[in-house]
Amino acid sequence: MILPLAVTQGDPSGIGPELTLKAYMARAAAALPPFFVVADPAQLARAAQALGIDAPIEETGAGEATAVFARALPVVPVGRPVRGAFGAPLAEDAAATVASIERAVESVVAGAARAVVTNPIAKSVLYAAGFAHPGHTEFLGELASRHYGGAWRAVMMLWSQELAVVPITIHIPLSEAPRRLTRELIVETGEIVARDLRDRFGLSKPRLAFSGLNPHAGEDGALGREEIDTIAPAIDALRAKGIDARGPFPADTMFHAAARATYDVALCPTHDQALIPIKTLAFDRGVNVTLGLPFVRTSPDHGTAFDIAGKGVADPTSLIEAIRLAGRMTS
Ligand SMILES: NC(=O)c1ccc[n+]([C@@H]2O[C@H](COP(=O)([O-])OP(=O)(O)OC[C@H]3O[C@@H](n4cnc5c(N)ncnc54)[C@H](O)[C@@H]3O)[C@@H](O)[C@H]2O)c1
Ligand SMILES: N[C@H](C(=O)O)[C@H](O)COP(=O)(O)O
Repeated sequence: MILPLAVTQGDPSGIGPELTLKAYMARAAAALPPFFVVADPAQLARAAQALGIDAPIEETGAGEATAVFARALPVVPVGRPVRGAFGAPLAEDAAATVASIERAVESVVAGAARAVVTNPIAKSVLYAAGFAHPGHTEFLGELASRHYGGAWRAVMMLWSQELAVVPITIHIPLSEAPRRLTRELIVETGEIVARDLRDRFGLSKPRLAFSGLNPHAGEDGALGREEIDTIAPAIDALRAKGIDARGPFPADTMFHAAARATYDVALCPTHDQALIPIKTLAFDRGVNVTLGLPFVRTSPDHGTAFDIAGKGVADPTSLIEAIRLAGRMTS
């Protein structure tokens, strides 16, 4: 029997429950592989009723989920009741949000699921409840170490048909980025991206294009030296390892259509340099993929959208694309 995907609940006060219910209702039209969600079944049933989504829900174990999927949305209980209302997240629900991620990973480790698909979490809500990781990406790296031993460097990539991007530094204050951007970090990130694009995306020789940090990629040092001192030497080191690495290019001119056609993935020193172009081009269908892990994890490219939670207007396309991509990457 085909293994299901493990979907997490995300922040239950955001749009995650609605997206999951809508993705289930779209399963045939979108040709989705079977999946289950790790959530509070009672909260999901309340959400379906409030949103007027006529999705049957069935509590089950991960092992039975594929069989259940044909008749109902399989819900593996997260074991903690959720109390927050739509648009009003509660710190006390953070434990269920985190437990859902942990259970989803455990089901992959146990061979009961083939990949993890995460619904959005609100970082500030989790931080307030003591969550010590910047986001899913780094937490999943720690869960990989917990279950597989050793150290795992998780790399964030946002992927769409039009563009794939990797932020080399992720959730840190912008003022810290120049200090954290080391040659070692760039080389390690480039190696992981090249390896996973080859092994998980089937690109035999992926083309990696690096942007600069400074305006005009530093204008030969006049507008900053990170390109000369750090980024270019890291690109040289990647080339010496046989990786097709180019740049550093000015970040403002590497995302137009003709430029995008020359590379497979753009790697940028900071979060927003990388994510603004893809969220502008493909916000409704971009997928966040974690590279560098011993298992596949995908996610929609958007957040918890508390402003529209419970209103029934959330677009499930990005979650649907995340489910589809996780299915393709593990088939
Ligand atoms: N994968 C993740 O876990 C993830 C990703 C990004 C942001 N976040 C978190 O989400 C929270 C909110 O972040 P934000 O406001 O910057 O971004 P957001 O993506 O939640 O919302 C930005 C805007 O897009 C709209 N939007 C988002 N998804 C939509 C959808 N599927 N359908 C229709 N409209 C949609 C929202 O209503 C809002 O107006 C933050 O706490 C952030 O940490 C989580
Ligand atoms: N940086 C991502 C974005 O803005 O879309 C997002 O916050 C998700 O991060 P994690 O997958 O690490 O939670």
